[in-house]
Order: sequence, then structure tokens, then C-alpha cells
Amino acid sequence: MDNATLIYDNVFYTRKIALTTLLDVKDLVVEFRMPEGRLRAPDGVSFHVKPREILGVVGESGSGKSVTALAIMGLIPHPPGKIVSGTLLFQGQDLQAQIQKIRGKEISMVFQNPLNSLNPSLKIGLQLTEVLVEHLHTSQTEADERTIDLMKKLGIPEPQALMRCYPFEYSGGMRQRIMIAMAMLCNPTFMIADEPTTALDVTIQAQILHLFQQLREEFRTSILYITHDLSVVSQIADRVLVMYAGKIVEHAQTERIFANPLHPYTQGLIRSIPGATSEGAKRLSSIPGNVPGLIHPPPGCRFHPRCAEVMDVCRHEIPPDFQVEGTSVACWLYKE
Ligand SMILES: Nc1ncnc2c1ncn2[C@@H]1O[C@H](COP(=O)(O)OP(=O)(O)OP(=O)(O)O)[C@@H](O)[C@H]1O
Ligand code: NI
Repeated sequence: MDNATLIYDNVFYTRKIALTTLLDVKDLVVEFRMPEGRLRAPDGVSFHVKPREILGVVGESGSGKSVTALAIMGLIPHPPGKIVSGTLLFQGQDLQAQIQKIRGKEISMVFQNPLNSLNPSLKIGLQLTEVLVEHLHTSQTEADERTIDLMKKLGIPEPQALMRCYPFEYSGGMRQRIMIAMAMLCNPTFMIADEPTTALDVTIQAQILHLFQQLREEFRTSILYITHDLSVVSQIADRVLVMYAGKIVEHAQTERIFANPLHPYTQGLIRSIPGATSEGAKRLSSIPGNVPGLIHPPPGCRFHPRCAEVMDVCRHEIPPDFQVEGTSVACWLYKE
């Protein structure tokens, strides 16, 4: 192969990666060192996010969803936490080396409680434009114009007046929209939303979900959408990762997950959606037991103590990912 072909191939290869994968996470392990012992969550998690895709992450409390998000953002509190292994590539580049430069600019994050993220004693306008002035070094006037323009696009009423108000003057739903606007100001390619609608009522929640879909359509933003609510995921995500006790147990297209869930844990989660079965709400807590403590996780499959279909192998050996018709599932039931 001559040099020209090699260079061409390299360029082509790099572009191909950029087109098919925006974020690539491989074997990510975050460890917390506590006085009681060490715990790992996520513990060996791999996934990728494509451009313009909404990837849903679901799982019960403590499964490692938020820590995965914080690891991507470079925000793991250290001590006690640390990324102990794994690679994080963003647009083909090592994310951990780049994150200071691109956080808030190319990658941004929306958290659950907008009141905690907004400074109560600063006018909303100042808080929003600070991002632009700080990251993109625009003038205040330009930042004001751009912010008002974006808020109009996001359907936020009377943005000029809003800029002069304080956060407490607005409802939870509106504050969350303001936070989403803030996260969108630098026109990021990738956004992480960690339970962004949990504190909101159902109507507002539907509006916010619509807003995320709009971001993907209009601004071509990829979104990692974290929630414990599978019904939210069914409305918004293209693909779904199901996490349990620090591991990804199932990974598939959204329609597949709902039409044909394979992992007994995913099946239990889907049964627990109110109205998902004829018995509906009666089965709300259809998975007996709790997520295990992660300092001493169960050996073998971490779900085995709660699994109705447990086999002997499940108690001793960690299941690898089996590929079944486009679904990736970590469960011994699917061994050929
Ligand atoms: N700062 C921390 N110090 C010690 N342990 C932590 C810290 N942050 C998270 N953990 C632990 O890591 C594990 C994963 O937590 P994580 O917050 O990612 O769960 P989650 O899936 O987001 O749950 P939730 O649905 O409750 O938000 C939990 O066992 C949690 O106790
Ligand atoms: Ni969380």
C-alpha cells in the first residue's frame, strides 16, 4: 500500500468513526473507596452513542446510571471515586484528556433538580449568558440576543422578561426548560439528561420530553437520557441500555426491548409499568427483593438472588453478553 492510500484510508477511517459513533465507552469501571470497603459501579460497562441518537439508560436506584454520566462528564468526586479502568472516546479522541475543554461546550448535562442547579440570587439572564461569555467569549449583548433567540426556539414564552427574573419566580417545569436552554446554549453535539423530568408532573414531563425530541431534530444533538422510568424511555429513546447493580444486562432497539425483552430483569421492569399488563398497577413491584449492596455483590450474575429463572451456573459465573437477534443480553438463559 502506498502512502497516499494509507493517508486516504486513515482519513476515511476517522470520518467513518465520526459518522457512526459519537461517544464510545469501553469496559468502564468506577470505584468508590469507602471506610466500609470498595464498591464498583459502573463495573465494566461498554456502549456507544451515535450522532443524533437518543440512548435511554434505565435501571433501579443504585445501578450506576448517574455515576456513568458523571464519568463521561469528568465529574466523579475524587476521593472517594475514581475511574479505575476503561476507555472513553468522544469523536474518536480520548475524552478524559479533553473533557475540561469541551465540557459545557460540546458536551453538556441537565440534572434532575433545576432549583439546585440555578443560583437563587442571580437573575436568570445573567446565569444563562455567563456560559456563553465564559466559554465562547462573546459580548454581553451578543450573548443576550443568542439566549433570547434560543429560548424562543424552545417555546419559552416572553424570554426578554424572563431574563430579568429570579429562578423562584418560575415553576419547576419552566425552570427545567431554562436549564435545558442553558445546556443547549453552546450548541453541544452531545447532551446527558439525568432524570430531567422526575420532579415534574405528567403534563410538564410530556412537554419536556417533546423538547428533547426537538433538540435532536433541530439541533442534531445526541442525547443520553437517564431515567428509572421505562415508560419515558419508550416515548423518547431509539435504543435502550438496561443497567442492574453496575452492569448492563440488556441492550437493544427500543421497540425490541418492549416487544421482546429477554433478560428476566428487563421483563420484570416492563411488567412493573402501570398498565403494561392487564393486572397493571397491581404488579407495580413485581420484582421481589432489592438491588444488592455493591461492596459485596452476589457472585455470578448479580441478579440471580432475585431471578425466578435462576440456574446453577448463574450463582457462580458472570454471564457474558449473548447476541440474540439484535439484542445483547447478559444472561445464561441465552447460551446456545
Ligand atoms: N459520591 C459517592 N460516594 C460513594 N458512593 C457513591 C457515590 N456516588 C455514587 N455512589 C454509589 O455508586 C452506586 C451507583 O450510584 P448511582 O448514583 O450511579 O446510581 P443510579 O443508577 O443513578 O441511581 P438513582 O436512580 O438512585 O439515581 C451506588 O451504590 C452509590 O451508592
Ligand atoms: Ni442517578
